[in-house]
Amino acid sequence: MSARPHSPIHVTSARGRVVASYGRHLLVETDDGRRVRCHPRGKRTDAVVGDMVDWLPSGDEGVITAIHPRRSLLRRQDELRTKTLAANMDQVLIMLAAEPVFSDEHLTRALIAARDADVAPLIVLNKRDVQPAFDDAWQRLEPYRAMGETVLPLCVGGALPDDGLDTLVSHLRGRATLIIGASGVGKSTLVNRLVPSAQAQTQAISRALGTGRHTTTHTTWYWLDEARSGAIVDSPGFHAFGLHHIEPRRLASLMPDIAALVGGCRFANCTHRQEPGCAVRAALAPQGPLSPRRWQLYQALYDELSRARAHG
Ligand SMILES: Nc1nc2c(ncn2[C@@H]2O[C@H](COP(=O)(O)OP(=O)(O)OP(=O)(O)O)[C@@H](O)[C@H]2O)c(=O)[nH]1
Ligand SMILES: [Zn+2]
Repeated sequence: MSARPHSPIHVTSARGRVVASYGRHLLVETDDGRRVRCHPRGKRTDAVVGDMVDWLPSGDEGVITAIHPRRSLLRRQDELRTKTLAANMDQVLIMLAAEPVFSDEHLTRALIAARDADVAPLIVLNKRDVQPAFDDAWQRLEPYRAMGETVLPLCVGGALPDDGLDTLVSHLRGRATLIIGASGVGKSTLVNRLVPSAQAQTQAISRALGTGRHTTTHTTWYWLDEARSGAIVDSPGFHAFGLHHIEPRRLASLMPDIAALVGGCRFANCTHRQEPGCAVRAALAPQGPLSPRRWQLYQALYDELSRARAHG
C-alpha cells in the first residue's frame, strides 16, 4: 500500500537503554546495539544511566520522549541537592581496600542507600596482598558479615595466585551492578580487567557525546559479555551517600543488625536511643551481639536525618 501524497510521516519512537550520561548529553543504545546521542525533550534531564527510554530520531540525534517505569533508583540526597546515580540496578558493588583505610560510616551509608532502593549490596575488599592492613580491614568488616552481608576478598591489581576475580564474576553474571568506591581502592583496575575494552569504549563515548576525547567523567554502562546479560556501571568520583530522603524512623529497618533486635523493645515506637526497655541497647557488646560502633553510627545518622527534617 502506498502512502497518500502529503500525508504526514509518522515516525514511531524506538526503545533504548541509556548507557552513558554527561550532563544533558545521553547516549542511548538500541535493541540491536546501535548507539545514538540523545537529548531530553524540554528542560527535563531526568533520564539516567540504566534507564529504558523511548526516543525519536531527530536528524542524526534523538530526543527522549519517555522513561519507562524503573525497577530501582539509586540516589543520594544531602542538604543541597538530590543526585540520581543509576536506574534499574540489581546490585551495588561497594569496593573497599586494605589501603586507603575505609570509612565504616561511608560503608554504612552506602548499605542503607542500597537497601532503601531495593538494590542488593555486595562488599568487596581489595588488595589482599597488602598485609597486615588487609587482615585488619577484614576484621573491621566482621559486624557486616555477621549481619549477613556478602564480603568478597579480592586482589585485582596485586600478584597473588588467587586473585578472587572468578568468584566476583560469578556474582556479576546476569545482573546490572553499579560499582562505587573511594579513590585508590582499585576501581579502574577492576573495570579494566572485567571489560578489557573499557578505555576504548570510554573514548568512543566521549567522541559521541562531544565531551572531549579525554573526558572520562561520565557514568558509563559496560556489558560484561557478548550476550549482553550482565553489565557494570562505573560512575566517576566518590561522594558519601547523603540519606536525607530517608525518614529517621525508617533507619533501624534499613540496618539489618539493628532491625533484628527491635521486636524486643518495650515500646513499639522506640527510637533505640534512650528509652527504657530498649532491646537494641541491651544487645550492645560485650553483653550482647551488637557492635557499639554500629549503634554509634545509627545514633549519629538518626540525629542527622532528624535535623534534616527539622530544617528541611
Ligand atoms: N597491592 C595492590 N595494589 C592494587 C591492587 N589493586 C589496585 N592496586 C593499585 O592501587 C592503585 C589505585 O588503583 P586504581 O585502579 O587506579 O584505583 P581507583 O579506585 O580507580 O582510583 P581513582 O582512579 O583515584 O578513582 C594503583 O596503583 C593500583 O595499581 C591490589 O589488589 N593490590
Ligand atoms: Zn529500642
